[in-house]
Amino acid sequence: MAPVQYIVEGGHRLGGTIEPSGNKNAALPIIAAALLTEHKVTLENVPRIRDTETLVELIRSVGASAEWLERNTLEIHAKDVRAADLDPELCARIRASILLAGPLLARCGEVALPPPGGDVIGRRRLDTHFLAFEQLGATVTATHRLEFRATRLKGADVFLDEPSVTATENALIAAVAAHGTTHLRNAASEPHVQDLAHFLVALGARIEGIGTNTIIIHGPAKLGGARYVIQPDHIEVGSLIGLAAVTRSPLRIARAGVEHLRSIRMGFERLGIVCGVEGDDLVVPSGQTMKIHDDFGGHVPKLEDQPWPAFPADLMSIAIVTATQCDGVILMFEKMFESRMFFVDKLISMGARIVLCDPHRAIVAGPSRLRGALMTSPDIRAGMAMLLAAVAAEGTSTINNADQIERGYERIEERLNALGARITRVPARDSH
Ligand SMILES: CC(=O)N[C@H]1[C@@H](OP(=O)(O)OP(=O)(O)OC[C@H]2O[C@@H](n3ccc(=O)[nH]c3=O)[C@H](O)[C@@H]2O)O[C@H](CO)[C@@H](O)[C@@H]1O
Ligand SMILES: C=C(OP(=O)(O)O)C(=O)O
Repeated sequence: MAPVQYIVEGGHRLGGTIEPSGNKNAALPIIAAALLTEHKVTLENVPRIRDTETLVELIRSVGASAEWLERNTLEIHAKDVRAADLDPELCARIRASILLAGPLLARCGEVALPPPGGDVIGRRRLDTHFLAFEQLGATVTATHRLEFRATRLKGADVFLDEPSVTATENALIAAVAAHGTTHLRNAASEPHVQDLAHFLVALGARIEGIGTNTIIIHGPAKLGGARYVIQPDHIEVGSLIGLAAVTRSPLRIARAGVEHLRSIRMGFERLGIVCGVEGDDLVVPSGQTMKIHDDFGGHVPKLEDQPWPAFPADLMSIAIVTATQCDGVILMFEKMFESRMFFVDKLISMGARIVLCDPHRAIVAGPSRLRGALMTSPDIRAGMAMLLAAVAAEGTSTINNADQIERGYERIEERLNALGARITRVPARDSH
């Protein structure tokens, strides 16, 4: 894909209604899990983004047929699959290539995967994946390739060493095919993990404890086909709340999946941004106080990320840019990734008042006026945070490496322009 640049004319108020795409991090494990069944699967509301397109290419390369019936409807038929050599370049493009391990191990008894890619936001360990596969009866060899082998996967009582999202997903997929009952303890429970579990149930799997940190899977399941709708992307909804706030604009986020927004709304409420709920729509009114809530006694408050159901790591960059426009001081504490906060130097050069204390903590004092700047997107969420800053800033900004943003957000410039933003998408002219 050719590199892309966004030229953003900032300072315009937005307004209107926008609908979030399907959840990227649900679509990816669900596309991978479609390899578990020999029957046809139709997925609706699949975000048509670089990550899903890459995974579709990968599943085709192992013998599955995958056709886009409509822009966001994908039909997958994995009648025959083979654990053929997977393209290292494609695997390195996305973190989710590791999610092929579970289904291919279950279907073929072995798989060798080149290392996965994904956002460069700090060390991304795979140990929890290995731990789970080994306890389910597989042997794992990790050299320049990751090799998994199992003549017969067997149910087990597995305690994950941390609630890793993709490790939980891989283990869940493998456990559906394993003989006997699996208890997955200390499991991740993010909305995308729940969505994957519901998809597996739609195929015929027997799973209890969906949405909790102990998932019980009774295998092996006789799987059929299914038609399944991917849930809305709560991270995109959070990004849109941030967009409304920094541009002081009223936005209605239609079909927002409000049941999964509690911790996200609570995080923004700490920044003085209160959303209303109307049916399944989330309404962000203009005229927010944007006043950071001090802790009791006037102490400096903190917003930190944690595994679900707490405030998600993937919204930390968005929360930081939002806080620059709020009145007060807050400590932003990113606990999961050690490189996700480095992008704040760009916000600082735009006029934000931020002290990066260490790789995990930044103090934001607001509000500050942002000026347009030249930026480069290091990862999906920092890129989206830069886009929010650019839309809110006075003057024109250029965001290089905007294809990173498009890994996670579908047609974002077109959809934000429909709300009144002025973003021009052009082929990249330089790489600064
Ligand atoms: C394709 C996909 O779904 N990617 C998501 C998935 O990545 P991914 O599954 O790779 O992330 P993990 O859940 O494995 O862990 C993320 C990081 O957090 C650390 N960690 C995790 C749990 C914990 O209790 N303590 C802790 O420190 C891990 O060591 C790791 O460094 O989950 C991440 C965490 O929500 C998200 O940022 C990614 O967008
Ligand atoms: C980190 C992310 O994605 P990935 O795990 O695919 O790199 C993200 O969605 O913010």
